[in-house]
Amino acid sequence: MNDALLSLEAIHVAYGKVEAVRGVNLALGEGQITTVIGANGAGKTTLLSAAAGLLPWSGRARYQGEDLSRMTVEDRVERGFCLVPEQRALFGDMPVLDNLLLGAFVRRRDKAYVKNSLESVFEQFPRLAERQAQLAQTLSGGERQMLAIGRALMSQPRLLLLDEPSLGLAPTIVRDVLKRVRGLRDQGVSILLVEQNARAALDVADYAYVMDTGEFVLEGKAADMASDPRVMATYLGGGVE
Ligand SMILES: Nc1ncnc2c1ncn2[C@@H]1O[C@H](COP(=O)(O)OP(=O)(O)OP(=O)(O)O)[C@@H](O)[C@H]1O
Repeated sequence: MNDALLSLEAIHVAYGKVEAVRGVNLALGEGQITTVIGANGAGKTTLLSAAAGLLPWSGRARYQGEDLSRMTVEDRVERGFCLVPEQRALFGDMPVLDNLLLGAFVRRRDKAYVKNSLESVFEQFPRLAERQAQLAQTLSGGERQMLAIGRALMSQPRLLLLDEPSLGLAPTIVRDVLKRVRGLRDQGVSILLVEQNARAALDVADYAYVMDTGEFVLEGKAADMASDPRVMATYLGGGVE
């Protein structure tokens, strides 16, 4: 895909001698939810962390048509490239509001920007407005995930990298969180969603890659992947009839 917002080509990531990502190619269309599904240990988090600049990698990667390897973390933030990590990385002993404000740290002096961002996050997550004075560690799992996403939204991202937002959440909460992720897509945010919960991910995504031991083994429209017998048998808990 030539007009991809993010494109990864022949990406390799290793932990010492262990190659966790082995020659992955990915193209993420603007305004879409692209998901990477796969079992525990497939390499999904490693791939996302490498794309976010947290791990060294080899290969070619472009974001907005430019070489991602030349971008500093600050460049990425400025260009709206934002990671929501798997463990959510919140500051538990700080109130919800302060956690959110940290998401706009680089633009903290621009009061109008911070105010606008905060209003927009509260509009999308009214629960965070109600709980803004509460310590993050006292939030429920679903609320914590929403706070992690809300904090990312404070930087007004163009691309959100979401690492397992469903982790540790009850099925109804997973649906709620992912419904909001779809809402973000509808507002024009592009999303790279890494998920072990294949069913929930395929339900909201536009395009999907299936990862197995460091490689992409299948890809296609999410709707097609959801009815593909190979995906059903291995990742959706169904047998082939
Ligand atoms: N810091 C590390 N040092 C060494 N090996 C690692 C490290 N982090 C991950 N690995 C290994 O890399 C492989 C891929 O792990 P990764 O966490 O990327 O998988 P994943 O698909 O995200 O799994 P999960 O869904 O369980 O988070 C695994 O074999 C894992 O043991």
